[in-house]
Amino acid sequence: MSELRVYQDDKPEQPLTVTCDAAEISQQLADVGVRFERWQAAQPISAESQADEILAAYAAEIQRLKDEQGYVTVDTMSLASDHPAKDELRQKFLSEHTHSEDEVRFFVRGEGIFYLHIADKVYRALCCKDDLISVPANTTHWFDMGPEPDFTAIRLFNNPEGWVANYSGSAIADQFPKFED
Ligand SMILES: CSCCC(=O)/C(O)=C/O
Ligand SMILES: [Fe+2]
Ligand code: NI
Repeated sequence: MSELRVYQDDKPEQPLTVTCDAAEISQQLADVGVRFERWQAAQPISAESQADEILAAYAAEIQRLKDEQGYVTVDTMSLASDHPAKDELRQKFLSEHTHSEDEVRFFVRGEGIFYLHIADKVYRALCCKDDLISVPANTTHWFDMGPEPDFTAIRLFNNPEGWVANYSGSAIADQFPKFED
């Protein structure tokens, strides 16, 4: 189930607010410029569905975002707990960074936690199946897929080169509760 916890960025031990209500999550994130939506597939897909089937099932929503925001490339990213580099991949996202473009991710299956460091708050957004999140360009954030990742996400990009991260060098991500905490 989707969940949003909001923290003072220097008090990681105690959230200021917690909600699992999708409409409330959407509003709280919209208030800080982050898009959060729940999508429904136009046709059934399974855990075995391949990228083309997945992209076809969500073609209408993908096209809407492309038309609205000008995203030029879309792909899918899947990770399972038997991936030999799962620990390295987890760490790659687990340090505060920014991107020069929006970070747009839709969870086809599985879940992951986005930590958005905006002003003096950290918004810990647990995204699960059917959640779409769009983090504006240059927003400091990090992402935790957990120790046993098992997700498939659709990714939309402005930058044809795909994923490029600018690490802030901050250790803030080490202070906050991890996926398994
Ligand atoms: C769910 S896709 C992997 C996360 C990602 O692309 C990113 O930049 C996290 O900050
Ligand atoms: Fe990122
Ligand atoms: Ni801060």
